[in-house]
Amino acid sequence: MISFPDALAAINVLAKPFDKEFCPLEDADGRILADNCFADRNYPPFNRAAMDGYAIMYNDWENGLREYKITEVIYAGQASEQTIHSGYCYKIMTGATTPPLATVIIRREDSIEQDNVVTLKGESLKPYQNIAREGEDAKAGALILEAPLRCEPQIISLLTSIGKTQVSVYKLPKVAVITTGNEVVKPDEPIAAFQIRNSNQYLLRALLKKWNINEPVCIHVQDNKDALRETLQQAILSDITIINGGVSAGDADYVPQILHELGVKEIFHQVAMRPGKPIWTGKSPSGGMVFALPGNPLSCLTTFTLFIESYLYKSFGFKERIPYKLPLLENRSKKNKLTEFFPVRIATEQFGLHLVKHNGSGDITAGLHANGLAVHAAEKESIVSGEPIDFYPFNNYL
Ligand SMILES: Nc1nc2c(c(=O)[nH]1)N[C@H]1C(S)=C(S)[C@@H](COP(=O)(O)OP(=O)(O)OC[C@H]3O[C@@H](n4cnc5c(N)ncnc54)[C@H](O)[C@@H]3O)O[C@H]1N2
Ligand code: MOO
Repeated sequence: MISFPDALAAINVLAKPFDKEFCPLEDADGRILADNCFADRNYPPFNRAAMDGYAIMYNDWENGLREYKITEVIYAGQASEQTIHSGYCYKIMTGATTPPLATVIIRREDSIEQDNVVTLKGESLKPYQNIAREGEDAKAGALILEAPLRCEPQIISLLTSIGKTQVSVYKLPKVAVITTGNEVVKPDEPIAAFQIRNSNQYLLRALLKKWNINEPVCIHVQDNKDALRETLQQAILSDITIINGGVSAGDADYVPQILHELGVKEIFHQVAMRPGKPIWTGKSPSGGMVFALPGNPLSCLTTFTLFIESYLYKSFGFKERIPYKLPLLENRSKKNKLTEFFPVRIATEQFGLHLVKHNGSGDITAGLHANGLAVHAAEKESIVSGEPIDFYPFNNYL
């Protein structure tokens, strides 16, 4: 049986960047930026008033002048037309362009205005105080967004600022999600005591959605060889096929055998890890990846988080994903030689992780209070409280 680090390395080697495409700015949220973006002009593009107040020449202030006549009122979105001279000021609004000769702004609350004359109060002032200077955030042509990068809301804002109406992003893969099992029913169907609802299909849909893979083809198949073969034959034409259940040692676990028959080339079957040991992965004749994940809910979440997400990371142009190191705040021991993954919660009272109690990988509540998965390395018998361990957060894409 292959070790977890070797299995992960095998997946990482196979992941190559997806093709690129342009997508409208409106649809870029959550997509992965594929090309670097540069500032189209200086930012700020002009000396921007950062406060509502009065713009004067700093020399006047230094020379002790405290009374100024208003030359012009400048609003945001408007260019100034007048030049100032000693003893004059501009009344200026936040966001307006500060004319070149004005070198400091005194806030409105530090001044008294009467009959077009302003008396300024402020104690000490520095040149360019309350003025955001042209180019201080980014110079024209500067690298401003380095790909790959997930288009989070603040990135969308930045793309808009620099005028990107079409964004170069990585193409989304076509994904098929095939769940299996006679005991599994749709969530809206009547349910018998011996049946369970198809939570893994919805788990996988939701996990994929985090990558903006919004419309996977989702099919449920009974434990019937012919039906399974027919469905998988079509499914493996996808870029990524995710199969769930039917991969361990039961009489109805047909998935590995059928994948072999369909010409899917096995990468590995069974990994020395828990949960998730029965996982099967392969490469389909059309070049797509096939991941057959074990059916228990926590095994499904764990194997997706570790293998499919690592694959997506690299396919979306990122370097290999590196887990965080955080201290476990409790003791933990194990007797086997498997790499164990266990749900943990980030502590709020101090820096570290708490164990999330659960009844094994079939427990539907195992992930409920967890922020991610921590790793108990294969060779280690025990982890002592305070020891730093690898941590893979859920919903972390960078
Ligand atoms: N003799 C052995 N038995 C088992 C082994 C083993 O090595 N030798 N491995 C165990 C481990 S570990 C796991 S995990 C499971 C995985 O089995 P399968 O991937 O074949 O999955 P199933 O048997 O079909 O189902 C397991 C479990 O998960 C439930 N399930 C299945 N599909 C769904 C779904 N779509 N939504 C929610 N829950 C699902 C299913 O009802 C079962 O309870 O095998 C062990 N056995
Ligand atoms: O993958 Mo299994 O989860 O160890 O029950």
